[in-house]
Amino acid sequence: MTGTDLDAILIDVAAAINRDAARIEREADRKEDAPPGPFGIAVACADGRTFAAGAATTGFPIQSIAKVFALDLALAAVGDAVFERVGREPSGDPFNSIIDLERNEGVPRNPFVNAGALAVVDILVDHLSADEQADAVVDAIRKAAGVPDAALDEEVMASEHQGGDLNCAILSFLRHHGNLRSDPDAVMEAYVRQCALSLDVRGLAQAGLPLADTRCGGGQADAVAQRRRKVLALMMTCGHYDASGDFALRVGVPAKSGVGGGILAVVPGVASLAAWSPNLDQHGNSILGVHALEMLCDRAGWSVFGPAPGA
Ligand SMILES: NC(=O)CC[C@H](N)C(=O)O
Repeated sequence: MTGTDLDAILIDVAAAINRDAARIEREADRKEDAPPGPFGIAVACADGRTFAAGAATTGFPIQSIAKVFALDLALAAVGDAVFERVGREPSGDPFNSIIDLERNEGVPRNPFVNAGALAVVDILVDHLSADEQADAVVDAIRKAAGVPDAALDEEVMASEHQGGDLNCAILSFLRHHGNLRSDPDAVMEAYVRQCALSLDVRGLAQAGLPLADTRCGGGQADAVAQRRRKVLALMMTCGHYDASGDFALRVGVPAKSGVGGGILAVVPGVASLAAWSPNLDQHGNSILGVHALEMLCDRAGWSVFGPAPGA
């Protein structure tokens, strides 16, 4: 696809979203009744080109999207041993549910529900030196995004700490079942920091671009490609919590949402996409973000299940 084509598609998508925002949000299963907020979208292509439209330079906390990068680091550090601590099946429960921990004797369903993400952060904290622990994930994302000074949102950090009772309970549950190795405060601190990292859609799309490179080149490249395929498979099956099936049907590419309103989506071999708009549906996914990615992938013909008619 030419740059002019992609530029035109993004401009069209942003215009359509801004025009129809109120209707799209009204028709969705909204979490809160707030007027539509700003909307931004960006694409970072495997060939180095980048495109953006709408509010593309406004920062937002990436929240649960950081779980993708934490999982990638943990798989790089300890390999498939990650899956002895965390499952790899969709949960069918809300992202902050504690119930499956009880059912599964302290083994979270997958790395993207909070319980699973906290276990993944525990793996990293356990593996890293004291001075690397707090910001390993944050620094990896900053580096991939090409934004070395990307800030941590202080308000988000404070509210995650203050309102973190459920996550504290999850940590206690994990520890009760022998699935927490490190100091819970150190795990919580690293988790809160990765949630609070603030990027704009351009930075987020750039940060996700390495995940789009799943080519095998022999040796080490094959191991990295295989690891990325695992991360992408989990994004596809669990990235939108119990709306992951709906997202897979509508958009057709692996993706991860965050309660900051961002979504990172990856078209393997082609591009990394980021969309952002703050109003969420009942599952904690950005309403306009999902809608925009559906339009973009449809227009560009992007789907991991085969080229759509737009291709
Ligand atoms: N879905 C999300 O983005 C949840 C992240 C949020 N910080 C939490 O721990 O609940």
